[in-house]
Amino acid sequence: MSQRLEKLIDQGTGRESADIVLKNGRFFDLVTGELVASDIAICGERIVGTCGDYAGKTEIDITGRIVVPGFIDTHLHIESSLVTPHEFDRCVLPYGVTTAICDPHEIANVLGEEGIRFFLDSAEQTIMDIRVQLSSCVPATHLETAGADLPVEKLLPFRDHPKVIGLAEFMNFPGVIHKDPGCLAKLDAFWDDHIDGHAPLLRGNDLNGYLAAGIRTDHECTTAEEALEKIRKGMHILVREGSVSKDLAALMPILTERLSPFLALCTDDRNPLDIAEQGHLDYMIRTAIANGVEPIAVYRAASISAARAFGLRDRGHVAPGWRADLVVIDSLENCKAEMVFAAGRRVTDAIFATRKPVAPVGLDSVKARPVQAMHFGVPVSENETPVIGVLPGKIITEHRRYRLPAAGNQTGVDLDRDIIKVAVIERHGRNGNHANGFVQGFGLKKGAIASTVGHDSHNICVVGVSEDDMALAANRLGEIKGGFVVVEDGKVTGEIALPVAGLMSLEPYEVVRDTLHDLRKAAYALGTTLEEPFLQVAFLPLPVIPHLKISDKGMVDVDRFELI
Ligand SMILES: Nc1ncnc2[nH]cnc12
Ligand SMILES: [Mn+2]
Repeated sequence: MSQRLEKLIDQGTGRESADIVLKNGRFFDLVTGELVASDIAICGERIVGTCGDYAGKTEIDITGRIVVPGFIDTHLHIESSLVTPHEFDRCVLPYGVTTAICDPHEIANVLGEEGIRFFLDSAEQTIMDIRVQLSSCVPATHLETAGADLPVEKLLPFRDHPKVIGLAEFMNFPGVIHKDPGCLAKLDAFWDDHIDGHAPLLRGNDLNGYLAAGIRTDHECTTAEEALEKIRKGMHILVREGSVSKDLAALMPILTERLSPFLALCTDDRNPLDIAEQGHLDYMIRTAIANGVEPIAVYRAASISAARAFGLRDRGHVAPGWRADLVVIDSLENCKAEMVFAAGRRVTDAIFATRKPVAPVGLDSVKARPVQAMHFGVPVSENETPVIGVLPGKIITEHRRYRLPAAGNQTGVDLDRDIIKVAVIERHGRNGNHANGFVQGFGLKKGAIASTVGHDSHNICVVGVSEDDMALAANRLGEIKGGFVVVEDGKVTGEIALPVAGLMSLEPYEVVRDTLHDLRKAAYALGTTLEEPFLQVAFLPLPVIPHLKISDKGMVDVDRFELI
């Protein structure tokens, strides 16, 4: 042990050449806000020298470049990248994201503990430091059928794993406020651990009650005013920019130097196409600065503030003794990662080859029986029909009500008002539930889009104009063992297979990215006006996001937290 320390001290004092020295650059000091011209000496996993001249066994000239601490994605579901943790590592680390704190509740809702184990085994191999939080709400609520059930006794065996950071987003906020026994058992068992929150639109005394239970963060703020109330009440706000949930613009007013110690960045759900087209946390940083946010505020949120919020005491500064997670960028404003160091190792293609593979799981997770067009029928009703109102770039949906036209003895779609059908079909082989409803805002003029990604229970979710196309799309998902399918006029015009639990591909991220690009084109050909139609389909079944959703049990009034 002392040998390791002696080496660090000898390289830090300059008595011995450092393993690596970044020469002729500047680093961004997140304490003072200065750009400091300095060599940066690295020994093993640590920074050992700054603000001085150093010799190195390996010297890398970074003239004109700036060094910032590695970025930390404080809340994400790796499954939403549609690739495995190993491929996520290879896809995202080069953007400077050296730490990711994930909640594996997507795969856990399908496979239970087996899914969590797969993520922990993967996290032990990835170059990026992937931390895994224990999924607190599987199933998310009693209003849906998941593929698994994770009461507290199934979580406790994982708690002391070195890659685990407490409980993941406590989404069942009604269950907390109304003291659901299962919720209280988890909150009590993890009393001394970190507990992540998920409290969209929760305000006032209900929010106080939720916080009194020991929950510390939120990533569901969609307005600056909501975020300010939560910061005032001691929450750490994780500003989110995902493939559907895009809250950065609304929350920019709170991204200030003063509030930056209580802020972090996250993506929640971001797919490889958006990562390729825009970037990852680097995209959030450059967008924030381009819109007037001070660099020190957003770089703190991306690193030191995030590290402190999650108890990662070894990282977040460019300073001696801190973890050598470093991003060499072209400028603070452009934030283009030109070199990345993860725990002192330079990130190159070769480094990913040093990881051991982890066998995929859940390769036969779609157990739904084939359906027919008639299964999507909705009887005529004299009353107004509840219609889910989809909002572009949001997973919050409105609870709308319309009188819909009759088609024979059935309630029909109404393309003039952009109202089409939606259905959720249970796919875990537990009860064969099939619920039908209506949704407005997809812009579809024909065809159907189906998905086995259906947050968070991941039943089949399908939207469509034609019941025949909806049936074809849903059945095709069973044939490809899960994924997304687009159907137009009786033909499959686009699909991506996600055979790992019906959520992730076995292909490299480049293949998934390119397939998604073609898939989006097939969806646009149906007339959709949404930028990211697949994830917007995937969020329709999530009954912990206001206001109206649909599960395999039926339409869910989220505000009243009941089936209607
Ligand atoms: N995948 C997810 N699960 C639960 N809540 C979310 N909010 C945004 N994405 C989510
Ligand atoms: Mn959430």
